[in-house]
Amino acid sequence: MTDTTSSPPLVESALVESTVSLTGAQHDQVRAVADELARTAGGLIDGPGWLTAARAASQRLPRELRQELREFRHDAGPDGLLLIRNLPVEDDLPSTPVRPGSVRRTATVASSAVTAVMLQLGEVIAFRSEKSGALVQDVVPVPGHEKQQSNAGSVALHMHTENAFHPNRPHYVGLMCVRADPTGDARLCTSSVRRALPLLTSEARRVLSEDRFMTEPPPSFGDLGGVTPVHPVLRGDPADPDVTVDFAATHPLDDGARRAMEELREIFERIAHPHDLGAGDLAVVDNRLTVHGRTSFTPRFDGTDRWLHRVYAALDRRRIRPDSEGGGAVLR
Ligand SMILES: O=C(O)CCC(=O)C(=O)O
Ligand SMILES: [Fe+2]
Repeated sequence: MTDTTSSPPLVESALVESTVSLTGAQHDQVRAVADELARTAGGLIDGPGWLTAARAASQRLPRELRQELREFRHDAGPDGLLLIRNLPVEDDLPSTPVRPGSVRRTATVASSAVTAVMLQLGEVIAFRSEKSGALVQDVVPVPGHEKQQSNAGSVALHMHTENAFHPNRPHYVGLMCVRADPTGDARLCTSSVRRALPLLTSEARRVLSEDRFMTEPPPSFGDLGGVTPVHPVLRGDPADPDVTVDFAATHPLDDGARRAMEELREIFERIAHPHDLGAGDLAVVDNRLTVHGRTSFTPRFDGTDRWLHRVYAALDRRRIRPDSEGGGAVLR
C-alpha cells in the first residue's frame, strides 16, 4: 500500500477550455430555478415528486449552460472535466456538519442548483448502502476519520474512479463547493486517461487491458459480500479507452499487473490538475475518463471547514433498472 499521508505532485493549470463562469444574469437565472425548487414538493429531495420537478426545472437553466452540458456529454474533452463557476449558494449557510454520513434531505439553493445541472447530464442516482441512499450527499471532514480513504478523511485521498467496484457506477460525479477550505490546502485533483494513455508503455497498456485486477467495495458497501469479478483497468477502444481503477481499493492479481498499475498511478499523479474550489464552483467529472482524488488538509471541526455537495448522474435508466429499487433513483 502506498503512503496515504503524502499529497500527489500537482501540475498548475487553468484548464480554461473546460471552465464555464456564469455571468451575473445567468447566476440569477439559476438562483430563481433553485429558489423555486427549494419550495417544491415540500423541498424533500428524496421524496416523491421533487426529482420530477427538478427535471422539469433543469430545462430552465440558462441556455448557454445547457449547451455546454450537452457538448460535455457528447465529448468530455481531453481532461474529462467541466468546471462551472459562480453557481448560487444560500446566503445563510449553516455551520459545516461534522457528523459521519451527513446528507442534504431538504432542498437548499445549492443542492437544488447542483441537482438541476446534473439532471441535464443524465438520471440522478444514489446507492442504498452509501450515505443512506441520499441523492445529495455532503463531503466534509469528520472527526476521528482523518486517516480514512473516504471523503470524510483529510489525509491525501488516492485517485479513484467513483464506486469503481460497482457495475452501475455513475457516469458523472458532480462535486459542488458551498464553503471553501479556509486553509486553502484541500484541492480536488483530476487526471484523465486521455492524457495518461500516450505516456504509458505499450506493455502497461496491454496488461491494463486484461482481466488481472479486482476492486473491493468501500467499507460503506460492506454488506454486498465484498467479492467482485476480475476486471481490466482499461477497456473499450484501445485508442481512447475507459478507465476503472481505485488506487486504494483495486488489487493487481500478479506481478505484471502490479507493475502496470504502479506505472499508471505515477503518471496520473504527475499529470494531476489541482482545483481550488470556491463557494459556487461545481466540478463535473466524467467517471469513465477521469479519476479524482484530493490533497491532504487540516480540518478544524469548528463549523468553518470545507464543504461540498456530491451528486451522481447515470446515462442509461434502462441499464440500471435491475439494480434500482422499483425503478427509482436509489440503486442496490
Ligand atoms: O473532497 C474532494 O475533493 C473529493 C472527494 C471525493 O472523492 C468524493 O466525494 O467522491
Ligand atoms: Fe470520489
